[in-house]
Amino acid sequence: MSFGPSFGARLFEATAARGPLCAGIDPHAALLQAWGLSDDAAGLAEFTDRCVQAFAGHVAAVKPQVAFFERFGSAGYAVLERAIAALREAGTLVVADAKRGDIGSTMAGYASAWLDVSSPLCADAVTVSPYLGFGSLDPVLQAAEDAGAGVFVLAATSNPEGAQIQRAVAAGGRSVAQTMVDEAGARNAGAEPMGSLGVVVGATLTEAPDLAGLNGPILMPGVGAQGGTAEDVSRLAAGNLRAVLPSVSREILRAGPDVAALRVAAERSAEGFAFLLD
Ligand SMILES: O=c1ccn([C@@H]2O[C@H](COP(=O)(O)O)[C@@H](O)[C@H]2O)c(=O)[nH]1
Repeated sequence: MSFGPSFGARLFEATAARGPLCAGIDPHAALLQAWGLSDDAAGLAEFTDRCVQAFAGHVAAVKPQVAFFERFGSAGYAVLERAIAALREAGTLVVADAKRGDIGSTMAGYASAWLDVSSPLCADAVTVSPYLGFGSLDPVLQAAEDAGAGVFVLAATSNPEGAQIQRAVAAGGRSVAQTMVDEAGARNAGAEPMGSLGVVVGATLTEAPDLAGLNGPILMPGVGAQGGTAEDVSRLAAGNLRAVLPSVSREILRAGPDVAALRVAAERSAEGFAFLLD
């Protein structure tokens, strides 16, 4: 079963309508405490509900960080399932930040979990790690293509440790990060308005891989709490601005717990990236 138009097309439309922002739902223990909530499944549910009320129908995309739901086991997953359903129902795209990566046959299981419309966790897109080899992602990429879903492949991540692997020189003299971008670009070739296979490039980097041949979305976390700025986004994505989806979590979430204040913070953040649409 399919989502209808491709993820690339849906994202293009959503950012035109609501601004280029992916608001993160990252229920850190410290944020639960700052919001006056208990560090348990009930606190998680209240936190998530407030984020959904603030963001659903108001931002282009939302990225729940799966780790913060997983830590409460099945109760956490139940909260995540409800949030995904409510956001998608409101027409807000959901990027499940699960960063899955395994051998191909196991990746088929992750594809069923995150991109199959019959799954309770079904999202519009999922993040994956290509560090078992780009080809190991094939089952997820095939499932995404069949369903009209999206996939974001970690290419050049925002954390400083990522450079150890991602800036290493791979076969052909390209960096590992560039190899991942080029693999994704080859699969997006010819897609209009852009393909559905995206990459993750951190807003904290001094230099980005060459993104000119990607023809797909660029998820850019690292803005705000990690030090990246709108100027960094502009610099790193130069020439590909329309494809960039900045992702901001803690900087927006710190405006909570008030739902209206959270929404204003997200809308202000999206306005700060409006130049990406020019
Ligand atoms: O390279 C990456 C890939 C993913 N992330 C995730 O994005 C958010 C960032 O949160 P902030 O509070 O805005 O710093 C978080 O869920 C990370 O796991 C990333 O930061 N960098």
